[in-house]
Amino acid sequence: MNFDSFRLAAATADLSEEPTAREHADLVEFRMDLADEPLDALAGYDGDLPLLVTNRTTWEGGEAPPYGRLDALAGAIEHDAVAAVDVELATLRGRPTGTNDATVADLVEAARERDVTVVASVHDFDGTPDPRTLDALLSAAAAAGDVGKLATTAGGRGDALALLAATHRAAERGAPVATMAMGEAGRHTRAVAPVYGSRIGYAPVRPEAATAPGQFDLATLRELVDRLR
Ligand SMILES: O=C1C[C@@](O)(C(=O)O)C[C@@H](O)[C@@H]1O
Repeated sequence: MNFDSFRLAAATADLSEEPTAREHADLVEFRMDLADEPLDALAGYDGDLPLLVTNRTTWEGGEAPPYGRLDALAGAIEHDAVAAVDVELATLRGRPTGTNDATVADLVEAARERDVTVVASVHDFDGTPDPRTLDALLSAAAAAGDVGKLATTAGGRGDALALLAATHRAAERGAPVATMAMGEAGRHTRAVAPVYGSRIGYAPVRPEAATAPGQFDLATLRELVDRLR
């Protein structure tokens, strides 16, 4: 799937919600780490929307068990409906996962062979780093994957503005990035970052099942993004 222009991902741990997402979303982010039997769910998936599979590790805010995390992603991308896979930048840089797990190099190679887009992601649940670090993270993530995604936490409007400015600089450099500032003070960045070049937005199919702090519901984010761009 190409992310040359903005795509809205409906985030869910339950693929049976896909019909509800169709009206507003371009794809579904399947949070495998939050699902019960993710590989069974994928085998039974017959929805229309392409899937971005995410199996988020605990050290970046997810719930995936330490062992078999990459194996599960390797199994997931074998399904034709899977168009993109999320891999943390730290994992791509070699941070170890479980023993006996597929290597990240094998996973990326398999993704390439299947024409599955790699989203290299970084999450900071504590804050928003200084501008130089933001630039470095976005450049590194965009170089490591087809799209570099950075989600930081905004403690105030200044953090949100810093992330938007870094998004703008990345877009000017031609780096494909996706950004969002988590938390209340960063909420508006979910609607505004696409104006500055962010390629992916995330919103829960069911508002009560948000997958990150400060998310808008799907219909609202779709409308805000479409009106602002
Ligand atoms: O990484 C992201 C972005 C996100 O954390 C957000 O802030 O919308 C939501 C997650 O589901 C997704 O994997």
